[in-house]
Amino acid sequence: MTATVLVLNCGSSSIKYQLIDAGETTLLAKGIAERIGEPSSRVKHEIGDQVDERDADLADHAAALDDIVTAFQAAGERLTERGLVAVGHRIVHGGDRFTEPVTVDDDVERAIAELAPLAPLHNPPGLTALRLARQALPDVPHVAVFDTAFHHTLPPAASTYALDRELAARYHVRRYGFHGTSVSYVSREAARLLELDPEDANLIVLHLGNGASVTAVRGGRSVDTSMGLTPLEGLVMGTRAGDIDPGVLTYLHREAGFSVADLDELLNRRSGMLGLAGANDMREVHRRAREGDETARLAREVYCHRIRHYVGAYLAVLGHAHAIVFTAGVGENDTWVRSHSLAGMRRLGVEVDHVRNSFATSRSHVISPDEADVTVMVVPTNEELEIARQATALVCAG
Ligand SMILES: Nc1ncnc2c1ncn2[C@@H]1O[C@H](COP(=O)(O)OP(=O)(O)O)[C@@H](O)[C@H]1O
Ligand SMILES: CC(=O)OP(=O)(O)O
Ligand SMILES: [Mg+2]
Repeated sequence: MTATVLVLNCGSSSIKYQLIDAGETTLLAKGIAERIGEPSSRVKHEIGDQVDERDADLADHAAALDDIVTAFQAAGERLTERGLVAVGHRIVHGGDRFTEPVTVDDDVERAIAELAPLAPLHNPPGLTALRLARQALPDVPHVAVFDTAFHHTLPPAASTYALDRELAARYHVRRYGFHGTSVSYVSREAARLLELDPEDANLIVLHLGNGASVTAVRGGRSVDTSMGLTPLEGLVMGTRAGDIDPGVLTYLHREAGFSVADLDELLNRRSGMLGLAGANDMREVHRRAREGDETARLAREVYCHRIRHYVGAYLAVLGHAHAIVFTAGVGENDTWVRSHSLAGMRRLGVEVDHVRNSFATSRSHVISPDEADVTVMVVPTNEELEIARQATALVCAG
């Protein structure tokens, strides 16, 4: 019997999963439950040779997990007979404590629960999945892999906020950074494709999904990243504002009577592309822009301007970048965003070739001209595979 790993990647409104054999030769099952908690939830399960894609009524993450379990049963796929060696879980915030993957016990589970206020859209659903999976599969080690872990190499100059030093230390207020599992996977892939030793590669990785962030990677290590204490800082996202003058918050509190809960809700769930254009999905924003909707047009300009701002900053942080790498839902698919966000940077060695950029493929590819100083490329992320690798390494070492 081959050894397998089940991976659960719990996002704010989705759960992605993969069942992978530990030798990474076969993907036995993969799927996604998305738009959880919205009226129009969707599921897609590919289990063995069966594909099941449909609308579903998923009120919360527990209902989504239930749908996944039922799909496995319907396909006759029994995890207990699959030589499951680990269940890998994506946990977004690991705080100061978790800088490596860890086998979950009750104490770890409690620590993850205590970190929930720092990632309110992510740690609670991640914890729900972790608890239910531990109950359903009590005899298998469950490994938590943290988004923050890859960024523990941030130098103090990049991770320190200019706040009262003692207050910040007491409340562990600093830049943690997120999407680290994705950035780690994508950077290694990019270095391999560029035929560079990962220890020598300087990269700017743009992870543009529902959440979006940019990371400067020097020699395989994160040296700066746009998300901060929470996954709210930096780029414009689906429903999150990204960078904003903190004065806006005190102003809205005083002048418009916003409470802390109102501000939390505004910045996390009602801002970003949703707040600007009325749609958080970039495909819908483009559709509205094409139909002449000026708010959608401005929203995508704001989105690209913020990316350009960070790319310029990280070129300066790194001194020189071998490549700029686009990944995740928007980064992998959106030719418009890729070309607009890097427009006008030729003098900085950054250029997008429009024919290469519009070449539709789900594989990694270069989209800059051969002679460009900085290679621009698309590398599809695979957080689930990276989590499986890290979980397998941990249980096999133990
Ligand atoms: N073909 C596409 N063109 C433009 N944007 C896309 C496309 N496909 C997906 N997206 C964007 O990607 C987002 C989802 O990205 P993903 O990386 O799966 O996010 P997450 O893991 O945060 O849920 C969608 O909300 C949508 O904005
Ligand atoms: C940390 C984060 O923002 O994750 P996601 O992009 O999955 O929402
Ligand atoms: Mg994601």
